[in-house]
Amino acid sequence: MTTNPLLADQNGVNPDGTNQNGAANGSSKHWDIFCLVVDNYGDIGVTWRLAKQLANEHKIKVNLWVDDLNSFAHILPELTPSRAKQSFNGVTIYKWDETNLAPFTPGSVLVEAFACELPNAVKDKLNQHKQTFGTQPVWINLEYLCAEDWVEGCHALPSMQSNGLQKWFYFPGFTTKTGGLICESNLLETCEQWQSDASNKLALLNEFGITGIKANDYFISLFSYENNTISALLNHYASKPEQATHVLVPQGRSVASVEQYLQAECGLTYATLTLGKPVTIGQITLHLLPMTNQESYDKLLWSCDLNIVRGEDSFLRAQWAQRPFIWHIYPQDEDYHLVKLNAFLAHYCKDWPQDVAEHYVELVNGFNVYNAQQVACELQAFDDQLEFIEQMAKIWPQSAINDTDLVSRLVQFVKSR
Ligand SMILES: Cc1cn([C@H]2C[C@H](O)[C@@H](COP(=O)(O)OP(=O)(O)O[C@H]3O[C@@H](C)[C@H](O)[C@@H](O)[C@H]3O)O2)c(=O)[nH]c1=O
Repeated sequence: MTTNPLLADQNGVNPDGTNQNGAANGSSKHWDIFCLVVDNYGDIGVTWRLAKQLANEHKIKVNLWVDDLNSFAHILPELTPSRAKQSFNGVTIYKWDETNLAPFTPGSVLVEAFACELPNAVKDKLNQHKQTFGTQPVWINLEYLCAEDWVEGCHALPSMQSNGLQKWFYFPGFTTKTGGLICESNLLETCEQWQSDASNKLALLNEFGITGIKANDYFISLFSYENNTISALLNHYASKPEQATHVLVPQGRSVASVEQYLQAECGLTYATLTLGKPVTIGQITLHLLPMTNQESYDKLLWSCDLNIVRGEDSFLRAQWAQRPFIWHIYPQDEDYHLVKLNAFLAHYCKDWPQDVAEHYVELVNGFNVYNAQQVACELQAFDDQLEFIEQMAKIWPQSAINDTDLVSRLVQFVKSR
């Protein structure tokens, strides 16, 4: 990568954290990001967004090392899981396994996503580099997103490793004292433009093979984990007079819960949701969708009136869609996820009238503690307060981002080390 001197700051530091000589002190200027897929798509989803934004907006050469390319291919269908090295969106993607680490050389930054343990071969090269040149890449442990208060106290703390190398904790978050939230620079405007013209939504649905619908029908995307309250949700919209609702279900873990509903409603012992074969029950039509890349998934969120999301990345993208959403948070031991859920809701609803906030909090909690009765009851209140909740969803992103997004903060953080 050639360095554009116009991109260097007053101290001669480039956006990738190196100085204008680039490869000084034996360092190459690139960034490495290591991602271990624990399960599902969130770990790779977040790191893929991070890598793309670093490459596209900050012109940084990024190597993304991923252990499970099969999972990655679900959200990047163009990827060939058997290939050891390939490039998309300006990012070089490496299959991370012990036999394929030879191309690794220390760059200016190394991001270890979600405390994934770096392989010994990589640590050895970091050590050698330190001994030879006296420097090391800025080594970042990127943590999971969390809205709890303690995050501010832990963000940006150094951690000296036993081998003498320094690592930094980087915590994403919703306040200025945290690492911020991943959000591309023109994302909110692009979303608003998309939403201002209903033909965009119809064209997207057409691409999914969904035709013959009215733009002013109600649209729900459903991308959760298995959840028995989905029946209550579907029942609610199926029996809503004068409103046709389309429920768009990407292939995955929600489907089993939708099929349970179908079986109960249709009185069948076996009922499936199949691609290209929508099922209508009362006022709702259920559509199964294939998984797409992240850009199309974002557009799906922008197109819907209500988004049911999960994990970390779809949760954040639903916020950037500026539409109401219900978050099915990733379940954790001892129900710790409920603490995290309510820490977020406290931020999200902080400027809402108390009664509206209470009902919304009850709705989302009901969905997460699998209380179907609570969900059914709170959806009535949700409908009554929908206009207000929609307005708040539009205002929220600016307040969530605070001064700037995660990638811009991270680049600044690296410069200051
Ligand atoms: C439905 C759909 C999703 N996606 C993407 C959006 C997201 O990047 C990704 C889904 O990731 P998430 O929403 O984060 O949920 P998730 O449940 O898939 O992932 C995670 O949740 C974390 C909290 C856990 O700690 C992780 O271990 C991980 O499992 O899939 C597409 O690209 N195309 C699609 O069609």
